[in-house]
Amino acid sequence: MSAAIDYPDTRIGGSETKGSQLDALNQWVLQVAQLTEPAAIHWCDGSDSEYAALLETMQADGSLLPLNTDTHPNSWLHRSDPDDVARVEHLTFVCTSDRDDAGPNNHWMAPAEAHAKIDALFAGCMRGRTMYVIPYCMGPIDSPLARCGVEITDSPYVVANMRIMTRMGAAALARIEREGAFVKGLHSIGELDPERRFIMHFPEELTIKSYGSGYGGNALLGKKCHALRIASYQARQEGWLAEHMLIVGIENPQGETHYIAAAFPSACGKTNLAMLIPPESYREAGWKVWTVGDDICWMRPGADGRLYAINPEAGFFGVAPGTSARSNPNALASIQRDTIFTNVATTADNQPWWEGLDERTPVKDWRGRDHDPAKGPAAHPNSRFTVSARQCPSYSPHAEDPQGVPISAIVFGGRRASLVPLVFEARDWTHGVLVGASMGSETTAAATGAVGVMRRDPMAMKPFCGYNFADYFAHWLSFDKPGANLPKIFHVNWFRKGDDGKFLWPGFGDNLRVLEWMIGRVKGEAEAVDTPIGALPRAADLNLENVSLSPEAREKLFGFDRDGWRAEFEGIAAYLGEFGGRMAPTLPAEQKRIATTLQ
Ligand SMILES: Nc1nc2c(ncn2[C@@H]2O[C@H](COP(=O)(O)OP(=O)(O)OP(=O)(O)O)[C@@H](O)[C@H]2O)c(=O)[nH]1
Ligand SMILES: O=C([O-])CC(=O)C(=O)O
Ligand SMILES: [Mn+2]
Repeated sequence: MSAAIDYPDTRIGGSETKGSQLDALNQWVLQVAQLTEPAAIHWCDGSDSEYAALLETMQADGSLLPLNTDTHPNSWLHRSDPDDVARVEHLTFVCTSDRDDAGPNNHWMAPAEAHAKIDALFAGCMRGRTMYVIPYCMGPIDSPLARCGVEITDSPYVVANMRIMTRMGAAALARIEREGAFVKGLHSIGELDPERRFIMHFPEELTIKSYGSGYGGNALLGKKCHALRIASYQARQEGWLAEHMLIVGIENPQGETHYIAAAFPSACGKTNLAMLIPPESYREAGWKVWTVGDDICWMRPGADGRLYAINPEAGFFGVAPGTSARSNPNALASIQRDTIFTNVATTADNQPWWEGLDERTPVKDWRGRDHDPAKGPAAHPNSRFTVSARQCPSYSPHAEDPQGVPISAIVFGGRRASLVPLVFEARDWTHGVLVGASMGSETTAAATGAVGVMRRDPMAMKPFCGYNFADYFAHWLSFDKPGANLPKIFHVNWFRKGDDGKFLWPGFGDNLRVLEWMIGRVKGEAEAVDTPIGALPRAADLNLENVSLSPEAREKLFGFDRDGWRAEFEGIAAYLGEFGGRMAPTLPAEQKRIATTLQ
């Protein structure tokens, strides 16, 4: 490291900031510059002109390719390195001083060792490059629930995405100056060598260090790294929840809106549910759906005991494949302009394309090769779009309310081809926490590794909880206290398959039928049958007008398979047992109670 380099442009606000809250930020930026040795430092102000200049830089160096400007104005294609297309869970670490604080649910490394390892990679890594300093706010800028961070990166692609996904720039910097506290994130794309790649979290230091990947969840540090891993750790200390959940408002024909927060694992339907279009008969009757958030939810109890939620993000980083005019017209409408596409295919007239969009044939695949169906899908299965939430036609007028929206129901769900019915309701909060804690789902392309393997993914937070799950479950349970007015908890499964391997439930817009039943339950109006696993609707308790379900579908979607659940509960007991003595007795006791009634 050449400590001799002087960075006169390091300091924002010049010497006037000495002794101010920004001093700590300036010191850190200088320290990072001395380690990484960039050629220049750019403080991001979040302005339109800055964004335009970034796009120009990336177009010039080929990292962004313009798309058809007639059909997709101001939209861009980024092709990432073929070895850098998803989150890398095996290279993601939570580095707490005590290993047990990270828990068996995280990869762990001692903080000193982790810093040494990753700092060695950062040394001199920005030589010849510009280092960008990105002050950002997660959540509406004037919300008491929002939190700020600063990401330092050498990737203009990351800056452009962070500008869409967060409140980035001058306003965030002003809030940091007022509050002092912020999360520090250091990122470099490095050599993009999968052997030299780490995503490290230091929750005790509110610090993130990410090296060697330019991909979404690894590189846009405001998202999974800050808003989930670090925030979940802070939330536990401060009495709130940071969750991998969408937030959606359901307005009934009487004009009443109920907000629902739902946790599904990556690529299991959050964006789709958040932007749902009601079936035609519902639309005609006056039902409306309002999108508040599609991936992350921060919530805390309000003065009335209810949980109030904000979406910490300002944009959507959504899965492209499967998005179509039929499945998700709101998403499709959102991404007709001012969008960054990553790893999609293109058509002959240079429009973005992915499997499931329409019947056209693409000419170039996601790597820019001539498309050859023998080489696999044209778009990468985890290809994504990045777009401002404000471009979504269903964006809720209350999405940016500083106090958040009150949550009526919490929903857990995963991909379960067998056993798990369409929907059931937990008996009470403790049972609901067990339902969340024992969630299982088949893995998807959102992370590297095998796809379609069933794994436990509590609250869809397996890859994202910044501390020991045993403590996390205890934290969830702690919300049930005098004065609380907690939402009801449900479990759904849109992915139940029939003997022919096809989905039994139409899903997408028709999922509103299930949400309507939930709201009916919240209001004490809808019927259900009690079973050991919770309250299940009969098919007749849902509005299934215009839905044709085979007898097999009815049986599997609304039935309760006692033998299957007995085996499932044995699996749940084994899973809870993995947390040893750290696990408070409440959930194992709840598991036992239900297992007994299944005998
Ligand atoms: N069968 C079925 N598929 C669905 C449904 N909802 C979503 N999908 C499919 O699931 C895939 C992922 O959906 P998303 O809504 O993007 O998932 P997500 O949870 O937002 O994903 P992340 O952004 O990775 O967190 C897409 O291919 C969708 O078409 C549904 O109700 N039924
Ligand atoms: O974090 C990402 O890269 C994308 C995402 O939403 C997820 O995987 O859940
Ligand atoms: Mn996600």
